[in-house]
Amino acid sequence: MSFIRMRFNIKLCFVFLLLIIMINVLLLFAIFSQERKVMMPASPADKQLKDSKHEKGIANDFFATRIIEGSKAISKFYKVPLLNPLMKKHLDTLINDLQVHINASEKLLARSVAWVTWQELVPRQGEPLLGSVLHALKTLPISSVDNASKGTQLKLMVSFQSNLKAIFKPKWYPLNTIIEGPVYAGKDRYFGEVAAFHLSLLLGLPRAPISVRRQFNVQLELAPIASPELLKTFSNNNDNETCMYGVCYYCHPNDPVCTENGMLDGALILWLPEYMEIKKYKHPWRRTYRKNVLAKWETDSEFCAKVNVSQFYRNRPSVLLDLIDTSIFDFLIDNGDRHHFEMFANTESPVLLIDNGKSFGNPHSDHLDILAPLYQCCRIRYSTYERLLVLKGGTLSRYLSEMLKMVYDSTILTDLHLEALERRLLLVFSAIVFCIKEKGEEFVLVR
Ligand SMILES: Nc1ncnc2c1ncn2[C@@H]1O[C@H](COP(=O)(O)OP(=O)(O)OP(=O)(O)O)[C@@H](O)[C@H]1O
Ligand SMILES: [Mn+2]
Repeated sequence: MSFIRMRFNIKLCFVFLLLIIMINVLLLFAIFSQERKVMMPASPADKQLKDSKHEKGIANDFFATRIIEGSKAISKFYKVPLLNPLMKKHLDTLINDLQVHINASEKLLARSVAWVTWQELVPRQGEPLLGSVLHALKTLPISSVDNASKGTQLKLMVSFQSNLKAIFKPKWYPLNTIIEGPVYAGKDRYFGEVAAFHLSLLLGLPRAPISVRRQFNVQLELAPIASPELLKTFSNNNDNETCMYGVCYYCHPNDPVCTENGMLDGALILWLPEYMEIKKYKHPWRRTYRKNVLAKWETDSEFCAKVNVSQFYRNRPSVLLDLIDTSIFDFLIDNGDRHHFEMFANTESPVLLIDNGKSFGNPHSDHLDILAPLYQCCRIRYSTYERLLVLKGGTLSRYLSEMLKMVYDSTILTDLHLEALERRLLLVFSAIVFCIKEKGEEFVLVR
């Protein structure tokens, strides 16, 4: 009897011990997951949303909350590469096209200007001479340099011997500078122009002018051929570097750009043919550029419908779809400064991707409101969506970095910016998924 009781007591003790162990395990798990919650950093878009809420509580928060939440739970499909041999071949062609085949010549440059049509600035299917043209733009001697009078930032207008032109946006910051403040803060990022040009090809939107990184020896290559007006703004600093402040809206003697070891670094962007007139339009989703003043699109979630019914957009339905493509391009490069958009003065013309200088300012931030045309209209060309799918799962950053490596020995985009591209692409997919849930695939994907 007592033996049975003893066995019963041992059993009871054992069950009790097991219970205590289980409670402890549960307790530890609870503490650990709590800690994880606290330690997990908020995603950049999350943080942006919180900041914007503190600042003003914008209408876009409704969309932003859903897109950010959606991206956390997004289907694995959007995170793995697409295995499509045909598309892989096309992307590989874009890389191979960057090899240099023939020597730099004015004739070659002239040929690239002839690639420009009313529809695209570089052949969409690829162009085997692109690498040679980039090489020519990087190396051919220039015959004159002046202020570029268009726009508000310091830019130089250079001419080649054949009178072809290009604008030069100088380097203001090292590659890894993080620009804080509003999305349009800071000066131009020359490497952003270069990376954006290659990205436009990857996205199948070849509407950014050809752009290369180039370094000029200012004393040898620029000073002897500079216009008197530009030359007047030259000076030497204490380190015996040449500085210039140029002539433009924001140009000021106290704010010059200076050479490093005698070299002026920057982006050289091929000028489009003069006979192809460009027209400028106010962007409906432009910012107010004033801290506490909101634009209509920031407070009205029905804004897209209003744009849609306006005469201009009723007459040109493709323009809104172009602006949606552009918003994806701009969101990826973090360009929140497209206050105007430009098209050839030809009703068939698509929206051009001119002026990508205010891009890649902060790899730690995602300005979701750049995507407002996409998530407020909830429409996207099927062809654009298809191309984004080709670039999912790491393909975008891999190919962009391969393209840049084909042309440059030096870094153009830091790893942080490449990582940001992947993160932002996932948010674009999340916006599309959100729209499809709300409006249905038939409405969202425009064929
Ligand atoms: N490659 C190009 N070919 C033809 N025209 C161009 C080219 N690049 C710029 N332009 C013209 O020059 C204008 C000014 O260029 P850009 O927008 O790059 O300068 P910006 O100083 O940044 O101007 P903003 O301050 O208005 O943004 C453009 O609006 C466009 O009309
Ligand atoms: Mn600009």
